[in-house]
Amino acid sequence: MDAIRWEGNTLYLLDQTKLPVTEVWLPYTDYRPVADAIRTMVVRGAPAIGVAAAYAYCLAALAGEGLDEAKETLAASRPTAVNLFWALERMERKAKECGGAAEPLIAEAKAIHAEDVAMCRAMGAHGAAVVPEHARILTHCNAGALATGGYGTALGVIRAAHEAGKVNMVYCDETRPLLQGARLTAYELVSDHIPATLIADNMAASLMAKGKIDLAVVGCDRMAANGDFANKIGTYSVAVNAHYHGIPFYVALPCSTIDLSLADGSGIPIEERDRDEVRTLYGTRTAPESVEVCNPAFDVTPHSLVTGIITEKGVIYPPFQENLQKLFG
Ligand SMILES: CSC[C@H]1O[C@H](OP(=O)(O)O)[C@H](O)[C@@H]1O
Repeated sequence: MDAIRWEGNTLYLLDQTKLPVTEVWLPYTDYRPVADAIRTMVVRGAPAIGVAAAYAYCLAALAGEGLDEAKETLAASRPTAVNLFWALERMERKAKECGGAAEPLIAEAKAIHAEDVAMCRAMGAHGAAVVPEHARILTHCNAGALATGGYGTALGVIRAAHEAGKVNMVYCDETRPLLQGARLTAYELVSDHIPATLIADNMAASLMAKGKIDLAVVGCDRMAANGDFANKIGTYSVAVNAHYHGIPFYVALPCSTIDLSLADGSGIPIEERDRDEVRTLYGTRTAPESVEVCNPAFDVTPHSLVTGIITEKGVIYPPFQENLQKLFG
């Protein structure tokens, strides 16, 4: 399963706002609508928006347009996932090296894409080792093939554990307000014949209290140097409830999601999204039009609630500040 393709100097994005009902691939030959696609979550997920932005940068080069302006436009699409900025800075370095020539830039974007899939598979292998036999796993939002270049981070761990015969059940939070869990994670798990049970977000704690959950694993949009991390809103609740119930809580991410420039999670920019994402559900109004709304797309989980950090280089345990730094030599 994938969400991003590059064919014939055209970027194709699977429109994730239409899943799971219809699979619609949208073509892009201009970088500007790709920025809109990131903003409107046609493509979403930290690594996936980095890969999409890298290809969009190539579209600007192919059109002979200003690469600085392209980078600025793409970087302004969403503020939290550091992979977006990491990918654009890597493309800018390549552009300086090759004088902005399209072909080397396309090769670089393809390398970013392929490396992301490889990192997800490595993460999956490392993560599967911490999953117990007959595991009943809770996950939140979508950190799967649709959120990455392919295979997934948290879902990559689940895929690898399933391949090792270790998965009894995956409980996926529907993940309000945009239902990435219901629409995307359940779609991925059902497509891969991995046992899945969809739950409303507010059911997770009672499942833990009943002893139904053995481990939780989630994705990440940005991690600070001390291991505090931002992920989809509701992740903090999962972490607090897992901690209370003594359930191992893991976060899976590529090293490109770690932002060592931030000492702790207080510096992570949290995207505030449109209020109607909470007041409506697929175009149907579910709350008074005039009611005030708070709609942060992410929350920050303190490293003190994290059991381990699953990366493509291995599983990192506390002390996170010291052990994360070692990942970067
Ligand atoms: C593999 S990172 C996926 C990460 O991104 C999601 O956010 P969004 O759907 O708003 O892009 C969510 O936080 C996932 O954990």
